[in-house]
Amino acid sequence: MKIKIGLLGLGTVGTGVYKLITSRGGHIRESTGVYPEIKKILVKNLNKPRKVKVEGLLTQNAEEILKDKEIKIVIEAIGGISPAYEYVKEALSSGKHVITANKELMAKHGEDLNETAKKNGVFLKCEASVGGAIPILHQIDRLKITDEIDFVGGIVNGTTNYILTQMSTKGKSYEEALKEAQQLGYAEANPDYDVKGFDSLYKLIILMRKVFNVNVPVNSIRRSGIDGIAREDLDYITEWGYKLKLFAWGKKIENGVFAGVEPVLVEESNILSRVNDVNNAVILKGDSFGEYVFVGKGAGELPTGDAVVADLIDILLNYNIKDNDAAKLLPVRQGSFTDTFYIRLKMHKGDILNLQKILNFFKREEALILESSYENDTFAAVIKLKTNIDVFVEKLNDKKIGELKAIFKVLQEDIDELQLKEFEDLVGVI
Ligand SMILES: NC(=O)C1=CN([C@@H]2O[C@H](COP(=O)(O)OP(=O)(O)OC[C@H]3O[C@@H](n4cnc5c(N)ncnc54)[C@H](OP(=O)(O)O)[C@@H]3O)[C@@H](O)[C@H]2O)C=CC1
Ligand SMILES: N[C@@H](CC=O)C(=O)O
Repeated sequence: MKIKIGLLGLGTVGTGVYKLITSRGGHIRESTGVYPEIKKILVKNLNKPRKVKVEGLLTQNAEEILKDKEIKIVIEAIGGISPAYEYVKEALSSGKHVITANKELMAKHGEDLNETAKKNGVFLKCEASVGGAIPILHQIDRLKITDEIDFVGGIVNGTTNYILTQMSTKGKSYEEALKEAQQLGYAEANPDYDVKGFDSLYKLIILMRKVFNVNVPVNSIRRSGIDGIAREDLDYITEWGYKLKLFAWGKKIENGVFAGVEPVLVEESNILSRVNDVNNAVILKGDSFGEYVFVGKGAGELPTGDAVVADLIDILLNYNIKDNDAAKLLPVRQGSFTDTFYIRLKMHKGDILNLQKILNFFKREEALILESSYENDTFAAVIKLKTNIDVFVEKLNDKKIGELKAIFKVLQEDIDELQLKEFEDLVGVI
């Protein structure tokens, strides 16, 4: 038996999908009883050189796929919201299964599209939208049956992890490393989505929806990226034995979630410090299994193609673990997972005495300076504080000591020790 597929997009992901479906078709038939055949491919530019032989398959007219009754599965790999949203909605509404790699689409419209899929009795799958090749969504569906999972987090953007790794281990500049990530097909069409943390945020929303059964508004989660990273911070961080990682995390509490996307320092002993280059890592914490860390390639042609084809195989096998409830809308609360911080201040030598006084004050309050350096008008340190970091920063401001140039959290080895302090609800603050 054959099944016809319509592919939307033939860029990095579309090409990986095409290569895998054409080269592994025989294996797929042996395992599922169905031979997948790509009938049409939607692109923007018919004259662009392609890495695969697709004579006669390309079209610029989406209707040739969406209105074709023979096509039973649509794979969306064009990205962005429009026209991807309209195409996916139409495909689902006309009874076609859809597989998408589009995290922005699933983060912003996942609830509505899931509903449309359910109404029409078809699959909507998006394994490739989170963690590249890591089969994390599939695994979460299965784990949720036996466990209450209360934490999900990790490194979920390949581009930023590649940039940070190349800058700190190979001495490359930010611009050079970003350019390489683009050439390797890791970056989004607009790389600001990667470096400003949007991509990680979208993936976190999808993960939290899956893990906690919650819908969290995209604009309610605090997000910072790596676009402002200074070489000197990376130098101190590396010299003191830490790695800098863009960390996305969500923790479920009774009536809300704590969540954030932010660069953090990780110690050498932390498994995340060994997750380098394009690799991603997703940590789950559940009451029966304890802790899992899933590691694998987070972006690129074949790793992402592999995740799309994994969804295809699930559809052909009619593999379906039901979600019992519709996701609930929950507020996001502000909290921190640590009491240890990296700071860098630009300050004159004359201020050292005043800074010393503040540090002494904090020492009495059981503050611990784990690392510190003063050179060329720059004070940098890793400090463990009993008091809230904001109090320390306020003191610096009150005494007009220097200019705060950087402040990052240090990830606690044991995330169960999360220092989660509830402040105001942040729904809609950004
Ligand atoms: N790159 C990666 O590693 C990963 C990407 N993703 C996601 O997959 C999706 C695709 O990413 P990627 O493959 O990198 O993107 P690319 O920019 O490489 O490819 C996009 C493809 O879509 C086509 N396209 C874009 N807009 C339209 C349109 N309006 N009408 C018709 N065709 C269109 C382009 O056509 P043409 O070729 O003619 O320009 C191109 O073939 C995105 O949602 C991305 O976030 C997910 C995981 C990993
Ligand atoms: N731009 C994304 C691509 C995969 O999702 C990334 O770098 O992780």
